Amino acid sequence: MQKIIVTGGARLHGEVRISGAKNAVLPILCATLLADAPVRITNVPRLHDVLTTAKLLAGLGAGVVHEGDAMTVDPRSVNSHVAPYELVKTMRASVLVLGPLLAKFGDAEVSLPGGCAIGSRPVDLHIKGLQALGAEITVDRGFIHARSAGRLKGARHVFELVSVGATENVLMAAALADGTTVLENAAMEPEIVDLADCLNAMGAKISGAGTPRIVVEGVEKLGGCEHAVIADRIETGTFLVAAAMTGGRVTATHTRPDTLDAVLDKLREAGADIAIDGDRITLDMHGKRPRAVNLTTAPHPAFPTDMQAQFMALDCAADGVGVINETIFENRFMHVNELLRLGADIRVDGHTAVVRGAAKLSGAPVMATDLRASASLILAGLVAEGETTIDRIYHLDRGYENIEAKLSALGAGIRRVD
Ligand SMILES: CC(=O)N[C@H]1[C@@H](OP(=O)(O)OP(=O)(O)OC[C@H]2O[C@@H](n3ccc(=O)[nH]c3=O)[C@H](O)[C@@H]2O)O[C@H](CO)[C@@H](O)[C@@H]1O
Ligand SMILES: C=C(OP(=O)(O)O)C(=O)O
Repeated sequence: MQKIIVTGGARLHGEVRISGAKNAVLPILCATLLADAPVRITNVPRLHDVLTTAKLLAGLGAGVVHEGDAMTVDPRSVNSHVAPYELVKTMRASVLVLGPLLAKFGDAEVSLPGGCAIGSRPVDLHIKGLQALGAEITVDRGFIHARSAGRLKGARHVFELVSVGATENVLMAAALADGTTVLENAAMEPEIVDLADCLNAMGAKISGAGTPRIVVEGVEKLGGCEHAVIADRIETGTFLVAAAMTGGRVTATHTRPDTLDAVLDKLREAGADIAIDGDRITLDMHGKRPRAVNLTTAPHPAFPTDMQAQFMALDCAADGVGVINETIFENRFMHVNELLRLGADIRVDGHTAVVRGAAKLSGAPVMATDLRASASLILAGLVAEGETTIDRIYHLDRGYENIEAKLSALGAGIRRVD
């Protein structure tokens, strides 16, 4: 099995090109099922999750052509409405074919995703939202069976909790429903806006994406379009934290600074100088050690849970004590035990971790447990003395395009071995 070996000590400097966002491209690829013509998506990152989604769409019968950073999906040949367990279990975002299949074909069978390392991650909010549009849904033998006799019906629906995936599933279904849908307490993540932009380019009538109230006037048909995926704010944040931890100076290019307010505020608090110029963010730490920061994860525009592990790595190597509250997922501290192996000082009490910056971290063999945990171990390895060997890096390949090549181009000591 492949591993990543990080040799600590290098100060990062240079430019890194940010890829398209994993969490935008996955729902957008699922949304292509709604169209009656081929849809061309560009700025598609090379990620394992993208390949899984392509496999899922091809398994439904869609034509999928992947050329460089573009993927064209032709949904006209779809002849199956079943998303099998084998694919859904490896990638929870597969559940996002539920809304499109239901709205387009009146029929969908999607395996329940089940839990994962970071929490139980139920899909009850997806189901309730689709039921509000008139779908008949049963859950049986591990599958969600959704049916609609005729078109779904537009409705007003209030989400009990803010859920990115549920907002996306119901938004996609509402695009082809009969009448107007109003979604209240919708997630406001930039990836929702990107999905709505793509749907609108296909001919949907969606307004309010990026606010808690999304209004969708259903249309009878959606057509083809070309859409470029938004930049990955989590990849951007990960590289900026790497720069901050190593006292370096790094410019993230082709990114979207306006999607990173909470993260950039925390980096400033840690002592970084941040300069924004169009789609470029430059972080300069002027060789200093970062100061520890406190943070609480919450839905956008607050601090993203997908950056929590990376900031915990920063706090481990920072000056002072940082208090981290995780409010989104019940088990998203899996990286703590691995960071402890590097010499970190972290106490966890429920959803709160108290991190005392250690004078020195030391390289050790560690194991990646989930995607962002893997990133946090690389970050800690960048400032640890000696070598950190990270096992189970398939988690990393789900969501970071060529992370070792990008870090290595910034001067990091990092390599992948078989
Ligand atoms: C592919 C993708 O975009 N993944 C992101 C998406 O995941 P995902 O869409 O799965 O996350 P949600 O926003 O749905 O989850 C938020 C919270 O709601 C709960 N919940 C969710 C759905 C539901 O039906 N019932 C329920 O109780 C979850 O268990 C969790 O505690 O948003 C998360 C929160 O920003 C990010 O960490 C993930 O990277
Ligand atoms: C939790 C994440 O992704 P997913 O929802 O695909 O598991 C993530 O991107 O950090």
